[in-house]
Amino acid sequence: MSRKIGSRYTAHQILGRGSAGTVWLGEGPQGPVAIKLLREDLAADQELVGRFVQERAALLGLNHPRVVGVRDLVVDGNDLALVMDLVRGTDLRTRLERERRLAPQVAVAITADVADALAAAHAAGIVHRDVKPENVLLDVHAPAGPGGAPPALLTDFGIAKLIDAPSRGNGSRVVGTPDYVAPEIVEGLPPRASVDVYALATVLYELLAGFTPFGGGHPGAVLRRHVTERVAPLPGIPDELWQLIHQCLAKAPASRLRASELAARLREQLPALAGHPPLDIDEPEPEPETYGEYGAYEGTPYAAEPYDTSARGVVPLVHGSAPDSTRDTHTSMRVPGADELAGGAHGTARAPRAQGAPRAGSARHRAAERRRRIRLGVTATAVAAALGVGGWLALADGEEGDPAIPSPTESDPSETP
Ligand SMILES: Nc1ncnc2c1ncn2[C@@H]1O[C@H](COP(=O)(O)OP(=O)(O)OP(=O)(O)O)[C@@H](O)[C@H]1O
Repeated sequence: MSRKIGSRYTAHQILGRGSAGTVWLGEGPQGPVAIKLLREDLAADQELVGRFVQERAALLGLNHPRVVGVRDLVVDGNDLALVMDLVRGTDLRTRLERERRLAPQVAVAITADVADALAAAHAAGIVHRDVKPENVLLDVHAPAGPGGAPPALLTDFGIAKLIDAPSRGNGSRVVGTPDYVAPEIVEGLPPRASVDVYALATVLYELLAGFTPFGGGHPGAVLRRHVTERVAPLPGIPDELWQLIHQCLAKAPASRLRASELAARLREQLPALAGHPPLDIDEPEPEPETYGEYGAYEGTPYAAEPYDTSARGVVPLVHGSAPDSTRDTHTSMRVPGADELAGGAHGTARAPRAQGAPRAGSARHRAAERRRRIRLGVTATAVAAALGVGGWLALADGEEGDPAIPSPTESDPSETP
């Protein structure tokens, strides 16, 4: 089934679906293209259409070999479409799902490509705001790089910004994908270039580990961890590489590297990573969703509406098509208040399971879990009493806090696109 998009393009076949719309393989005057048709409700939003047209020059002007080029923007009747370069290959999420973890050299080569794309965008004054494996396309037809890594291209520039129009929320909502959202966004600060570097460091961690440093469970809990928890080290990678990841996951935006520096430093690491197999580490235990039985954190403190994990806001655009509900996509949630964030005890995020540690479900694990719950219950009650908070607390095991949490006034003067 083909359909016309504007007067110059024809969409032939669906390549994939995301939360903002459906991507089609299409044809234009200059040959094959990818056409992203935005969701009908987005296309019907007059303010969004205005912003779309406003962003036109910036989006069309971003030309870089590591960026999926936007060739045209089409506003035609009910259709709102982005015409893009066609990348023949797959997206990074699909590859990660297939392989679970990538060899460090491949992971670093792909990340360096994306850092190059971000450096170009930041230099042009564009913040991506939704860096994640779904938005990295791998060109499997181009010559491979170090370790056989396919060249990577970053796509979906400007979409998060378009969707985050003031009329689409009350200005105090987080728009993004929870696992990759920088802490300053959770705190309600405007997104600067450093949010992309944070998200990219999260992607690199995920490519190496097979899981994100702060992910798991309810999106509200994920957002809270970005602000209150320290990243657990990844065993088995060279220290220099870990230091890079750690620095780019700093809570303070100004402490992170610029995208151009990150790209250069990652490339320096590539020769030493040759031949390293993918890491052999266990995914951490899932956190319990609520801690009601010991009375400190119950329910879903961030979500204004119930969170439906089966829908995730994906709306089918094409009649008769089903949304891809398996994809973790954008979410829109209330930004937690300062008092809610202040209630979080600082700790280290879910650590990869150390050798010899009890497995989930084992008798040893259940006994350890019972001991932990009793300890947490006592600690939470004591902390709540001391702080006078009756709300919710982050129940991370009791380490000292990371002093690097940014103050609400902190800015990133080095990168202000
Ligand atoms: N320029 C392109 N060339 C080839 N395939 C593409 C292109 N852009 C997107 N695709 C394919 O279409 C799929 C859907 O892309 P889309 O950007 O709509 O969603 P997403 O990034 O996976 O999710 P979300 O929009 O929720 O962030 C991608 O996974 C990819 O496989």
